[in-house]
Amino acid sequence: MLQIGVLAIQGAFHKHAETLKALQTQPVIVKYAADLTHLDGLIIPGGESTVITRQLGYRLAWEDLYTFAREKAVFGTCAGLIMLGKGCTDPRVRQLGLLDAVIERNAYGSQIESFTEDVTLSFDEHPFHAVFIRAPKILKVGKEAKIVATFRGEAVMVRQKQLLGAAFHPELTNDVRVHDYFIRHCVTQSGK
Ligand SMILES: NC(=O)CC[C@H](N)C(=O)O
Repeated sequence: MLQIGVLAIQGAFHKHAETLKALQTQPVIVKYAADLTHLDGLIIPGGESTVITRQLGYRLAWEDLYTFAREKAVFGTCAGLIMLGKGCTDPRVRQLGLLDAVIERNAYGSQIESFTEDVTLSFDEHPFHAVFIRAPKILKVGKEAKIVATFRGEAVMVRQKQLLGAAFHPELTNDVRVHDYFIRHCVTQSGK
């Protein structure tokens, strides 16, 4: 069975774990660097990228995440997307710089301007009802990355080889298609 970690620094990590379980994979709550050892993939949940940046180094270092994400499948949602990206409008965030995309934090407004809207997926004909919470905007998608979901014509999910980043929260809906898409990348990347 595939083992997929969920970084448990902040955010809705239990919701991701429930979805992973429903899709017949084994979720692993990741708090320490050693928890990454046998994983086939990792989800970096939403939260606040500035807080995640500050928290890294206590139990798990930035370098541990970086080393993992260079080789294995990683899905960053919302703040997780910001962490994976390369270029951010907020210098307080120490990004991993592996996903070729420039990100603006809180670009759709503050908490009360959070919303749900349909987004278009490149890998499925039916729209995905997505939850955006203090969501970031993908300002620029570099040559290395591919847009896999759009909202009003703008990129809201991008993929680059083993890396996937979404500006929304797929774990907060009952629709498992985005997690399923990520799991398929974990299978390809791990060769299982
Ligand atoms: N829901 C979220 O993860 C919001 C992201 C958050 N605004 C950040 O900048 O990190």
